[in-house]
Amino acid sequence: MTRTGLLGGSFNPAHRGHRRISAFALAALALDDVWWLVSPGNPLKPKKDMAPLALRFASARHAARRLPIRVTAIEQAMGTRYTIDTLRSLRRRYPRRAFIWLMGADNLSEFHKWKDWRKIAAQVPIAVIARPGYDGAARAAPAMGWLRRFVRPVAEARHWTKWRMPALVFVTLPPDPTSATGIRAADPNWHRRLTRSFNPQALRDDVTRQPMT
Ligand SMILES: Nc1ncnc2c1ncn2[C@@H]1O[C@H](COP(=O)(O)OP(=O)(O)OP(=O)(O)O)[C@@H](O)[C@H]1O
Ligand SMILES: O=C(O)c1ccc[n+]([C@@H]2O[C@H](COP(=O)([O-])O)[C@@H](O)[C@H]2O)c1
Repeated sequence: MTRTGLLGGSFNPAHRGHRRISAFALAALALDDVWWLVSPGNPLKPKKDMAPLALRFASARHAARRLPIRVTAIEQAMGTRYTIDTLRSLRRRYPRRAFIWLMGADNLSEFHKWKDWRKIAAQVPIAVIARPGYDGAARAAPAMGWLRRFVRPVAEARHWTKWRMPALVFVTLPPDPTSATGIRAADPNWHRRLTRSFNPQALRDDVTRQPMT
């Protein structure tokens, strides 16, 4: 089985934090690769200030360079918006891959608002990655009332493919305070900097040609 970490996100824009947590997860969870699922639209986030998918996708390709990260808009290709639907489709399409869902600690605080969040946890293991300012809130998150009993020791993180679901592991790494919110506040026109690396064909190719395995 190929071991794949899934990092879903708005990537509005992608940044050093995404790159760092992915590099760390690759090692800590003994992954073969990480897929960045560039969301066509997070169901819980306002559309205001959300750059077009093509620009977010381009920023992700740039941020992921030279790492075993596949940047994909597969949710656009599959027509899924909710993570539970994305996971069901991915597991059907890629039966020879084992998936683990990666999320920053801030996402865990909101996890109880995601559609069928308990079913998500029953489908794939979840690795929660430390994020400055959010770790306390994450451990006290409403979803933890149910998830707490399924927490695995970080020392066993590399064996996640053998876990019975639900399973959750907290991984800590040297904290990185970078956020897309901070980048947008500092430079609302961040996408102008992409102009040279922007290749709209890359998104079209990704959406029409997904790998078979
Ligand atoms: N610096 C970071 N440390 C840990 N996790 C992070 C970091 N930046 C992003 N993540 C995680 O990466 C995933 C995708 O994040 P996203 O694209 O929303 O970036 P963001 O910086 O959180 O954006 P925004 O500030 O607009 O909410 C989420 O699970 C998020 O928690
Ligand atoms: O499925 C849901 O209900 C749901 C609700 C909120 C967020 N998500 C997913 O969480 C991931 C992180 O989103 P974001 O915008 O915080 O980067 C992204 O893959 C979203 O599609 C999913």
